[in-house]
Amino acid sequence: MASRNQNRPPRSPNTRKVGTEEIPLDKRRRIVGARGRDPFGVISNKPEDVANAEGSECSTVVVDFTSEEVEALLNQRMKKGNSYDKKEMDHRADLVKRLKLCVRWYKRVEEGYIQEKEKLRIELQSAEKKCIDTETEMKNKIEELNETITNLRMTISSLEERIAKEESDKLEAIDCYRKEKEARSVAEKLQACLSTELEKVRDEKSAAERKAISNEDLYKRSQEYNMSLQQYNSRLQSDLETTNEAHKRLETEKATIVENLSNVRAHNKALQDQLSSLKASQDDITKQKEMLVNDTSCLREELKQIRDDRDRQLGQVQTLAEEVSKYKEYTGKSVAQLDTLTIKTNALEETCSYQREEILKLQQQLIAEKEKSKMANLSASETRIVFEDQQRTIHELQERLADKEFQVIEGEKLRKKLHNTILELKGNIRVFCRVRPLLPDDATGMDMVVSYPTSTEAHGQSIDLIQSGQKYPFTFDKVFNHDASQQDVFTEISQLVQSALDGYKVCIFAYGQTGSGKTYTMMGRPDAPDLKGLIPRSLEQIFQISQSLKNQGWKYKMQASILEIYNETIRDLLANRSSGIDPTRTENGVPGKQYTIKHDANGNTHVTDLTVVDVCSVNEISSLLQKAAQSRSVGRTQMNEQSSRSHFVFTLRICGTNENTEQQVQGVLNLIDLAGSERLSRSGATGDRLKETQAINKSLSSLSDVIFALARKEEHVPFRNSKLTYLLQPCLGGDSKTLMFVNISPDPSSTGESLCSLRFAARVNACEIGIPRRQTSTKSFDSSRLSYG
Ligand SMILES: Nc1ncnc2c1ncn2[C@@H]1O[C@H](COP(=O)(O)OP(=O)(O)OP(=O)(O)O)[C@@H](O)[C@H]1O
Repeated sequence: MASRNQNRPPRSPNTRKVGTEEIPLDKRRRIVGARGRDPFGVISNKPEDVANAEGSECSTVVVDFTSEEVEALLNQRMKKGNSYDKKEMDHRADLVKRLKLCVRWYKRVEEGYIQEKEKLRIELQSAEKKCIDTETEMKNKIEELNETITNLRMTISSLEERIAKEESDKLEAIDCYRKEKEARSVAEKLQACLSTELEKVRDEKSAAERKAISNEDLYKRSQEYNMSLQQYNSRLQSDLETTNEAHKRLETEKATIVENLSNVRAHNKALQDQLSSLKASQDDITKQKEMLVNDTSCLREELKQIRDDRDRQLGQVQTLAEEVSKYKEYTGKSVAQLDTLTIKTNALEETCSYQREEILKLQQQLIAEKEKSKMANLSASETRIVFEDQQRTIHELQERLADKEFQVIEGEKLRKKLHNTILELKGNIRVFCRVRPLLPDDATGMDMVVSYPTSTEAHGQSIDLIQSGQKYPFTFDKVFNHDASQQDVFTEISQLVQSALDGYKVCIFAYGQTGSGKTYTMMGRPDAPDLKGLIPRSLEQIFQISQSLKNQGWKYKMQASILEIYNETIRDLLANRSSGIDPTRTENGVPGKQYTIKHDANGNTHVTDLTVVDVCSVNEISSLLQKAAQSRSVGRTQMNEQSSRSHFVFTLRICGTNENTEQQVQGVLNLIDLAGSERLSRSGATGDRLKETQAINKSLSSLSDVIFALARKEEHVPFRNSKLTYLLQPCLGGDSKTLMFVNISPDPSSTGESLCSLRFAARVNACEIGIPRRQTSTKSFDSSRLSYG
C-alpha cells in the first residue's frame, strides 16, 4: 500500500535546514519511509550516488520538500540558463537528473495516492457495510433478546401464578390437616373419656354382679341356716315334748309312788327298810330330778338362747331379705343402668368405630395431603430453582442486553463517525450534474450537445458540452445522464439524509436553467411512485429511519416549514389563505406579516410569522407539500408569474433525543428548488420581468459566492446580499453538508444557458478543494458573469 507520506515530494538536503527555519510548519510535508535513509543523498553531485538513488528511491526514507523549494530549483535553472561552460553544463545535467527524479517520484506518489484513495474508499465501503451488517445483526439480536425476555417474563408470571396457586393449595391442605388433627384429638379425648366411663360402668357392673352373687350366696346360706335352725328348733320342741312327757310320766310315776308310799308306809315299816331304800332311791330320783330340772332349765335357757338366736337369725334373715330385695332392686336398677350403659356403650362403640373409620379416612387423607404437600414442596422447590435459574438467565440476558445496547450505541457512534468521515472524504460540498432526456418540444435535427467521456478515470464524473463546435469539459462528483432514474439519483444522496438525522445541517439545491428538470429532480411526480423526487423520498427515508431508531431509544420531533423567495420577498406557503389574500400584503391599513429572518446564538434560524408545522408521518408531509404547491400556483397567478421564478425552500428541523444515552441531536434538512437561471437577453425582460430576472441572478451568484467563501474559510462571507443565502447561513459551511444539483437540458437551442450553469456549478465544485478540478478552470471565472446578461 502506498504510504500517505508518498504524497510529499523529496527535499534537498542542502535546503533542508534552511527550509526548516523559513517554511512554516503547516506548509511543510514530511515523508517517513521504511528504511530511514535520506533519499536526497541521490541529489548530490556524485553520479554513482545518483545511480544508486535511482535504483533505491522506492525505498525513500526521510524526505522534507516543499513546493517553494521546487520552484526555487526551477528558478535556479532559469537564472543560470545563459552560461555554457562545462561545469555549468554538468551542473545543469545534474539538475536535470534531479528534476527527472523529482518528476518520477511525483508520478509514483500520484499513483500511490490514487491507489491509496481507492483502497481507502474500498475500506470505507467495507467498514460501512460492516457497520450496517453489525447494525442489522444488533437489531436482530435485540429483537431476539426482547422476544426471549418477553417469553421468560411470561413463563415467570405463569410460574409465579402456579407457585401462588400451589402455595394456597398447600395452605389449604395444612389448614385442613390442622382441623382434622384437632377433630381427631377431640374425638380421641372423647373416646378416652367414654372408655374410662365404660370401664367404670363395667367395674360397677361387675362389682354389682359380684355383690348380687354374694347376696344370693348369703341369702341361700341364710335360708339354709334358717332351715337348720328350724330343724333344730323342731328337734328341740320334740325333745321338750319328750322331756315333758317324761316329766308327766315321772309325775304319774311320783303319784303312783306316793300312793305306793302310803301303801308302802304301811308298808312303811315294812317298807321302812324299803323306805330307807326308797328314800335313797328317792334321793337318787330327786337328784335325778334336780339334774333333770337343771337339765330342763339348761335346756330352757338353751331353747331361749336358741329362740333368741332364732329371732336374731330371723331378724338377720329379714334384714338380709330386705338387703336381698334391696340388692335385687339395686340389681334391677343396675341391670337397667347396665342396659342403658350397654346401649350407650354400644352407641359409643358405634360412634367410636365410625370415628375410628373417620380417623382412618382422615389419616389416609392426611397421608395423601402430606404426600401432596411433599410433592407441592418438591415442585415448589423445583419451581423455585427454575425461577432462580430463570432469574439468573434474565439477569444474564439483561446484562447481555445492556452490553449489546452499549455495543449498539458505540456502533451507532462509530457508524455516525464513519458516515461523517465518508461524507467528509467525499466532500462537505459536492456537486452533481443531471442531464434530462430530450423532450418532444426540444429543438431537433441538430447534433448532440452533451457527451460523457468513457475513460476509466472520468467515468460517471465527467461531461463534455459542445457549443459552436467547441468542446467544454467539466468534472463533478457525479454526472447522471438522461437514463438515470429518480431512484439512482436518490441512492446517491440518501447518505446526506442520514446525516440530517445524525444532527448535521444539510442543504440540497437544484440549480439550472428553466425547464432543465430541477422540479422533476426535487419533487418529481408524487402521484407515480417510481417518479417521486428527492423531497418525498428523503422524507420517507427520514421517517423510516427515525422509526427504526426508536428501538435504540431515539425519539424525534420534526418541524416542517415551506417558503418561497420571490423577488427577495418571503412567501409562507403553509399560511392559511382562506380569503385568497397574500398575508404579506397590507389590508385596511393593518400591516401584513413581516417574515424577518433571525439567527439565534445556537445557530437556529427563525423566520417571524412563518408557519412551522409539527409533523409525525409522511402523509402529513405530503398534505403539506400539496398545500404548498397550491399556495405557489395561487401566488404565481396573483403575481402574474409565467413560470417558476422563485426559490422554493422546504425545511425540516429534526430534534432527536435518546433517553438511554441522554444524547441530543439537532439536524436540519433544507431541500431547495432554486429559481430557473435565465439570460436576460433570452428572457426578453423588460420592467418587472427584468427586475425579477435580475433578482434571481443576483441571489444565485450570491449563493455561489457564499459557498465559495465558506469553503475557502474566508473571513468576510456576504450572507446578507440575498435573502436566500441569509436564510441558509447557519446551514452552510463548517461541518454542514451541501449538495448542489446542476440540471442540464440537452436542448441544442439552450446550450448557452447549459454552459453557464455548468460554469456556475464548476465554480461551486471547485470550492471543495480550493483548486480547479481536471481541466475546469474557475480562476478566471467571475461571478459577475453569472448575470446571464
Ligand atoms: N430526468 C427527467 N426525465 C424525464 N423527464 C424530465 C426529466 N427532467 C425533467 N423532465 C421533464 O422536463 C420538463 C421540465 O422539467 P421541470 O419542470 O422539472 O424543470 P425546471 O427546471 O423545474 O423548470 P422551471 O425552472 O421552469 O421550474 C418537465 O415536463 C419534466 O417532466
